Amino acid sequence: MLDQINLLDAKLAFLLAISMAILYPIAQAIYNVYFHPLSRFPGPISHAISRLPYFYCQINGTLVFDMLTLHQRYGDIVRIAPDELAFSHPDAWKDIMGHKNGEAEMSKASWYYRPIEEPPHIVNEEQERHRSLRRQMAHGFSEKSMRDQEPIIRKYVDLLVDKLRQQSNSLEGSPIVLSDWYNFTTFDIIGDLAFGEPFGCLQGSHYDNWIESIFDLAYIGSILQALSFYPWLKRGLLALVPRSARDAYEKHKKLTEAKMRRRMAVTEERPDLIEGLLKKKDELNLDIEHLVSNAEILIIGGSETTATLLSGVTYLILQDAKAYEKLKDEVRSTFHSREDINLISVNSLPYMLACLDEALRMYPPVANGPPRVCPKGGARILGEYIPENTYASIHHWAMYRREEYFTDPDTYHPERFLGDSRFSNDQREAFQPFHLGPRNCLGRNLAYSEIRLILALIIFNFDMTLADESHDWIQQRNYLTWKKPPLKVYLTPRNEEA
Ligand code: HEM
Repeated sequence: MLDQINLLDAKLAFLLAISMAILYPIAQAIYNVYFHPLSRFPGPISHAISRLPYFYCQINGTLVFDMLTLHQRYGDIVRIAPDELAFSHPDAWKDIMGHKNGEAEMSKASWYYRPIEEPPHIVNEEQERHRSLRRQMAHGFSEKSMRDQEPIIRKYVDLLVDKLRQQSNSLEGSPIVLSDWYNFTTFDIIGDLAFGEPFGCLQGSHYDNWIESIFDLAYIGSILQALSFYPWLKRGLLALVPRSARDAYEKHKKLTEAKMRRRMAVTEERPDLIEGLLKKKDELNLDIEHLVSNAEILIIGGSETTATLLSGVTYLILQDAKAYEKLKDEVRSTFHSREDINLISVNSLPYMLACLDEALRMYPPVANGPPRVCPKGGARILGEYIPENTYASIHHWAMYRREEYFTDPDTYHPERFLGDSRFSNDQREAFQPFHLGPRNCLGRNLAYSEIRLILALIIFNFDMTLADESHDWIQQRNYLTWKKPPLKVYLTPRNEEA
């Protein structure tokens, strides 16, 4: 008898568990679609029900494009996940990221910025600590510091030009993978500015292991972000990471720490990007792990972005014969020798700046929408009250391709940044590739100067033609960063004093 009751109890418990497993998600879905505080906002039902469609797009590499389709269909505000709204309007930048004049700043979403437990850095630190880190780091990004850094930067750009001259002579009619060379250069520059030593990419004409491991991070990072919403699954999967991968990770960490210790052993003042933090490391309570994580984020944020834009602008101008002719003309009539070209003199190239800005619009290195969190009490965005804890994002690529804000958005027109009347209806405030507000890009000026220097020297030294196999180069997927195929270009060295 007792056995029968126990069996009945077990059956009932099993049935209850099964019913709960089926009913709970259904109830949750009904709540999300009809009763959730965000239910009044438009968007696809599948995205209102669950986070999964968002991550499907992200892991598929199409999120940035899907966002445009969603905004075209549903308008400036779209519910892209049960707890996230995407905004696509010029005013949203200030509302979400601007200085708040005493009101609470919107914090950064931890599922996106800190998908695993690692020592935080300037990009993902919480507000108070971020402010002190930024104040300290800002010294290294000042005009004066950049002038002092010029010899460091210049050394690598000259090496790039020399290496490309050698390569173009030795390859005899084969194209060069210019995207790799841009990466080698920006990694070596930022390696020197963040850790006090280059990665040796240019010298060795190849990627360093350390850098290769960073490339894999973007894809793994997007998976870890998805898993943040399913912590039990994340724990389970992380436990399954093979021993060899863990060992490789530990080795990478040790190498990086050794790099930082070498930099810390330099006693004389060095005009680089980490000096400011080293000076105040005790006051700011920065141990070696925190110093390393800040240096690493400088490498990630300061190299891949810049190299991406360099490849993007090279591709776009080589696809547009008129733009390429104009740019060549500007550079070659302004400068008469390689030595004339420096971080200051490249500021006198308005057409080049317009080419860069238009490349940033069409192919922004940060193309997605890093989410912020609405503070306690909620926030007002585009005149709407948005409840606290809602994630709010602005997707760059999608915003820059909207006809509402940019005339003929899918075509490369540097003239739109030069006051051409055809583009007088453009809404330039929509364009914020470096973000705005207290957490905008610290490296904006460095990025512009470095890119202009490299591009001016390349255009001055070489004639370029895009290889046939790179004609569709820009058709890429995006996994937090663009998955760039090799950009192949034929280079013909010019007589320097021509
Ligand atoms: C074309 C090149 C670049 C683009 C498009 C770019 C874009 C951005 C964006 C959008 C952010 C905000 C990130 C967020 O809030 O999630 C950012 C932050 C940052 N960027 Fe850049 N960046 C570029 C180059 C650089 C360079 C060369 C450096 C130098 C190392 C750099 C250093 C930083 C730093 C330190 C931050 C964090 C600032 C803070 O949180 O206070 N960036 N960048």
